[in-house]
Amino acid sequence: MTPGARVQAAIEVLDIVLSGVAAERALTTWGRSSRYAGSKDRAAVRDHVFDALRRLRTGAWAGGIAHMPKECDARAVMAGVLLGQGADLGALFSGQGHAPAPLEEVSPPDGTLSRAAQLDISDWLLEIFERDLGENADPVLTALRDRAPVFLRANTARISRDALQTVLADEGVETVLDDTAPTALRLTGPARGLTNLPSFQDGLWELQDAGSQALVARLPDMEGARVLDLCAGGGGKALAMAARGAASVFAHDVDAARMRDIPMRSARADVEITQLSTPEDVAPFDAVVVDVPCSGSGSWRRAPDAKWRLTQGRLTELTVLQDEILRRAIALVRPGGWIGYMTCSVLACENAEIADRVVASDPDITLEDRWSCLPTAGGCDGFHLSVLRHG
Ligand SMILES: C[S@@+](CC[C@H](N)C(=O)[O-])C[C@H]1O[C@@H](n2cnc3c(N)ncnc32)[C@H](O)[C@@H]1O
Repeated sequence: MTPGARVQAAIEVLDIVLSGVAAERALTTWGRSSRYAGSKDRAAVRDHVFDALRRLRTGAWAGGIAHMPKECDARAVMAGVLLGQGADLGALFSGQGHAPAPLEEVSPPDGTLSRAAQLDISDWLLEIFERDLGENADPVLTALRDRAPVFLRANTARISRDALQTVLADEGVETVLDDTAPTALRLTGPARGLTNLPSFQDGLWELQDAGSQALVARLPDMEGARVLDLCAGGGGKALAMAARGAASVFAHDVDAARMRDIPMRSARADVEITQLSTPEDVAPFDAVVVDVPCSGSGSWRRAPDAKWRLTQGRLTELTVLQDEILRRAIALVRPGGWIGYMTCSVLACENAEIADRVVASDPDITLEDRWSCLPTAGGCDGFHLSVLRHG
């Protein structure tokens, strides 16, 4: 595909995302119906779509759109975002072949851009970010407008981080040790084709954000413990806990299909993870980790459409669910055991406020530790951890 044809494909995908379809789904559907597109084309289209979603409001403004989302025209947004990247719009919007039709002059509308629009966030969310993050609101929202770095987690059950760095260098992959977590390596070159590397196929590392790695490293000692991951999803945290030396790791998810990759991932890492459909049957556990469904506001660089889909109503629904899941986790842990409540959100209503409310309402539960990190430019995503002790 020519650069212009990639932009046209990205406009079509973005248009579908703006109509309410999740970005991953829209890209998958486009990929299936575009057999002619090679892997570089697919990656380029994805990058265009995600770049536009991270900067939807400033992109729309630069593309001449005054009222978001009422007039949200994917073609104008894409033009505005590309303009901000210094692209040659005349060359890309050439009308030649499969490239988009030529643009009229692209210029911002009259008037001024609101602060929320400048920071590429909805108006109602800016208020919450400012209240919860104070002086960190601007740097965090600014960081969320850019691509996230790629981090690898050394599977320290198999190899040290230093030794992995050497293996990767021999495979042509340059990394630096990242201070965020003792297992983290940050990629300094391109991220394409990483999972084809022998070191990955041999289970020496996994892709995992450094903040997520730091959060697992911060959990209490789990040597020899029976640990349940109650919201296991694809098993990122469960795998990291197995590598930390838990004696048995169990995984559960309300949507069992989300755990489909766990057998393959654990076999590759040479660790054992047992899936449970009803954890209550084999409770109590020494520890229960709850990586609850959340707004994902700490990782909106990786799923930027979620930033625009979140509503106040959905946020409230999430907090109700988070409270419910945490209480279920408490019922599954033995007296003396611990619960790791975690999110990839930076919003207080999903983090400390949930854990504090549960602690305040249950005399058997105490807050033992609290840790969080914020998304930073060139750094990790945002996470929260509250460790609660039972009895
Ligand atoms: C943040 S994701 C988990 C990510 C995963 N721990 C990882 O590190 O890869 C949250 C998961 O919670 C699951 N979930 C949602 N409601 C749940 C519930 N009531 N009980 C258990 N899991 C639930 C979702 O299906 C989703 O897979």
